[in-house]
Amino acid sequence: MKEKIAVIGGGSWGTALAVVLNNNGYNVYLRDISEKRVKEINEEHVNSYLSGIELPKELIATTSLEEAVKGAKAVVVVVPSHIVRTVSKELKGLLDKDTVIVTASKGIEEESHLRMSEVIKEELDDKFSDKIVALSGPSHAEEVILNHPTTVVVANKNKELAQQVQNMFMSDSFRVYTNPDIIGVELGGAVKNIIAIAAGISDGLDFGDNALAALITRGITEIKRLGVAMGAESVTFSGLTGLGDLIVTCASEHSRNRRLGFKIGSGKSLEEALSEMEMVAEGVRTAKAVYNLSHKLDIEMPIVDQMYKILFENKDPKLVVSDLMLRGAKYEIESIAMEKEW
Ligand SMILES: NC(=O)C1=CN([C@@H]2O[C@H](COP(=O)(O)OP(=O)(O)OC[C@H]3O[C@@H](n4cnc5c(N)ncnc54)[C@H](O)[C@@H]3O)[C@@H](O)[C@H]2O)C=CC1
Ligand SMILES: O=C(CO)COP(=O)(O)O
Repeated sequence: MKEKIAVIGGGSWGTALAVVLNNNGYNVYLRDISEKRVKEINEEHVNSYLSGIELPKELIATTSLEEAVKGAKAVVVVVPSHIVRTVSKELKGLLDKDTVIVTASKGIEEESHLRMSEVIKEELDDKFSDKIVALSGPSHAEEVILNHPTTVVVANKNKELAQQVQNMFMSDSFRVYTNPDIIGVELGGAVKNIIAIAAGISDGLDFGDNALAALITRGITEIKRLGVAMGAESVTFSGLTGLGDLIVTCASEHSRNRRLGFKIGSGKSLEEALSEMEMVAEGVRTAKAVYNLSHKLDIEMPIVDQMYKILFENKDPKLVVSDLMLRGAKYEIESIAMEKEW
């Protein structure tokens, strides 16, 4: 008999992950709060967020959380990050004691500044504390659903648990690596969304490729600085969930965050840009969380600072450029200068 897996959140990413799991031979239940989405998946076998691509007929969508998770070997949480706490509260008491929880949402909670695995851990019973695995990496749903080659990382301190989840998702078009550094993996996936909005703004202003390369490279420097201060391994940020995900989100036509930035760079206000978005652009809320967190920890994040000012203080994006370019002169890589007493 097929083992059951529940995916909570039937947006573009939840649906793509559900299809990966279905193709790997699991009995997949996809839970979404929207009756319209559940109906289109069950009756028309499509998700309108994924341009009408035909979904496997065996995929079962439901609005009932209980029906989705009952008896499931694993529960994959993939709702927008600001909803992860609500879903986790609802999951409490519904899970079998051996259930593994996978978080595939990318964000930092606005008030608490917690990562998604930490939010879930706070809400579930203690017996699940060590059973939460993060899944992240450069992986737009629009390409995963077409079986285009994609690589991701699953992270947990417990190697066997990470390998269990690796085996669950691994296929000939979806390659899964493991990493014990869950802090780095989750932070890379969350913070890159802010830099992707900046990349979209830059493109909206028609600044070209030099500016994009600068944003990606200086962006990863900021992400790494914050990550290391929070206990992550520096080298994780050179991997798939750091630089890899930053590149794809800053450059891809599929990126929701880049798209939102492009609208702002083309002269729209945040409210106008958001009203035109169907799907979630996580970088907006994450910008607020990371701006406050970096100031609390005294971590220098100039691009994040300027993004906060554009998004929440109505600063004109054109003025941001000179503020970034004319900051005090710096070393490129401070650690080299220090090491060489330069
Ligand atoms: N779209 C993508 O290619 C990728 C997205 N992600 C991350 O995955 C998360 C979800 O993103 P998307 O799927 O793009 O979002 P989306 O905006 O496409 O869909 C979100 C879905 O969540 C549903 N929902 C809202 N509240 C719910 C609840 N309480 N229970 C169940 N479902 C609920 C909505 O009805 C909607 O269908 C985000 O954190 C995003 O950063 C990560 C990698 C790739
Ligand atoms: O995280 C993602 C790709 O890895 C998705 O990014 P967007 O939400 O910007 O589309």
